[in-house]
Amino acid sequence: LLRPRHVQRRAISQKTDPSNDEPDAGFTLDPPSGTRDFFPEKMRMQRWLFDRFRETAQSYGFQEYDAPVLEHEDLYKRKAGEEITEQMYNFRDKEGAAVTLRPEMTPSLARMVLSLMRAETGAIAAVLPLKWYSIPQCWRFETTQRGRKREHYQWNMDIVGVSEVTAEAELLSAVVSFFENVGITSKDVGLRINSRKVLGAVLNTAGVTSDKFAETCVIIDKLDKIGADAVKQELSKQVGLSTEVADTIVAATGAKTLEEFADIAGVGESAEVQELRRLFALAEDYGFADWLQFDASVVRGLAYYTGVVFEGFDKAGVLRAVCGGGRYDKLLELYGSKKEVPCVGFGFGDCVVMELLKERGVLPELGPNVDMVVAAYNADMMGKAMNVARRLRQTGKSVDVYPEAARKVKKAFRYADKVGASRIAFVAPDEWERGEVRIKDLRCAADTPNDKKQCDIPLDKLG
Ligand SMILES: Nc1ccc(Br)nc1
Repeated sequence: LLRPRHVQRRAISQKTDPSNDEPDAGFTLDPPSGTRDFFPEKMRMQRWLFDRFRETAQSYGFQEYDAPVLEHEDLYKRKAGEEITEQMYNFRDKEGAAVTLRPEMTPSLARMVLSLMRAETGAIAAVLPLKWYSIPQCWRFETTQRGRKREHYQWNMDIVGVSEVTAEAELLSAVVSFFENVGITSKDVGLRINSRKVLGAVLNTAGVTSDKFAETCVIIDKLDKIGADAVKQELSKQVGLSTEVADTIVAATGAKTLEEFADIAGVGESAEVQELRRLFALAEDYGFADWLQFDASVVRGLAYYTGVVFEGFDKAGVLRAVCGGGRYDKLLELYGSKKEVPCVGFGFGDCVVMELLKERGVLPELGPNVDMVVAAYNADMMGKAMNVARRLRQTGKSVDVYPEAARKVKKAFRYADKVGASRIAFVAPDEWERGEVRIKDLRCAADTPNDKKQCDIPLDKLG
């Protein structure tokens, strides 16, 4: 009875129907709730996606880093009511340490950069500005009834040590380059841009003290999910804002242009507004401005953003945000830095972008492939066939040794087709006597004459 119902059913069927050869492992064969197995076909697609992430990051001069999937729970102790910190996969380890599966990568990055600063004074100056990327698996303990996933892989790109919006321009350009590399255009995806600094001016004007800023942004970020009235409720109840102030804030997020937003904020051509204008001007010169649009409602849900924030969205309006990011200039001070270290970054989940690419029909066909299958004509030739495989691998070829004596050549051909081989090498007594191996091309056109489809190659010419 301790076993899940579907395992119980299987156990019963096993007993009542001996012909049923389904495995009865006595436990579920599915991975833990909210997690995924990547069988080879899905792994090839995941590898293809990660290769596109890496290709883009490296084309921008970013260096890859990594950190433990297990992190100190304290790293995420933020009191701003973020979903991400309320859904941590946290626990006490066997030494009683408060740890968690990381819900995001940015705090680990901040911790690593700070460790460089601690290493020796001045060392960090030699490292900054740094441009790092990673594709970490991140976790959340989502309540199962929502049936949502508890893990995803999130491409992170961060620039540390650049206070100018040139950093934002670089990161936005990298997002655009990724999409262009996989066949997505600005007709499919747009990037909504805003600045929490401009929003901060609205909040200051409205009398919101800076200690309430992060919490206010986290609540405003829920607009799409819970609606204006619920947001105003939370602003009043949790942040203590008056109805008028809450109305002003929600109204400001509805501004259609930067000018309108600035007017509501009463900030006019302030430094914050000029900084955002400069970002749009850089994007124009850079050549990707057609991907961008100002959107006063974008604040993103992470407490630590302090400036420009952005998110990639599906213009068909079907999918939730594809990626998101922003500037977070105060995070390292929060972790103990003695001075401000400007940072900007984005996160890009593997699931939503896969749905987008599938929906837009731009995913590649990725079958298994190997350069050659080597087949032994009979059991006596198996050792020779393995030696041929070794010689071919030493020339850099990928080689799959057909595991049975290939008396039934058809079976060997079927196997070669299944594993996506380009050529098949038959190791048979007659050719072996002559010091040769018969190679057949499996990729040539059907009407290719036989003498072009195959040839006998001397052993010392293999490769
Ligand atoms: N932060 C986070 C972690 C895991 C998933 Br799935 N989604 C969001």
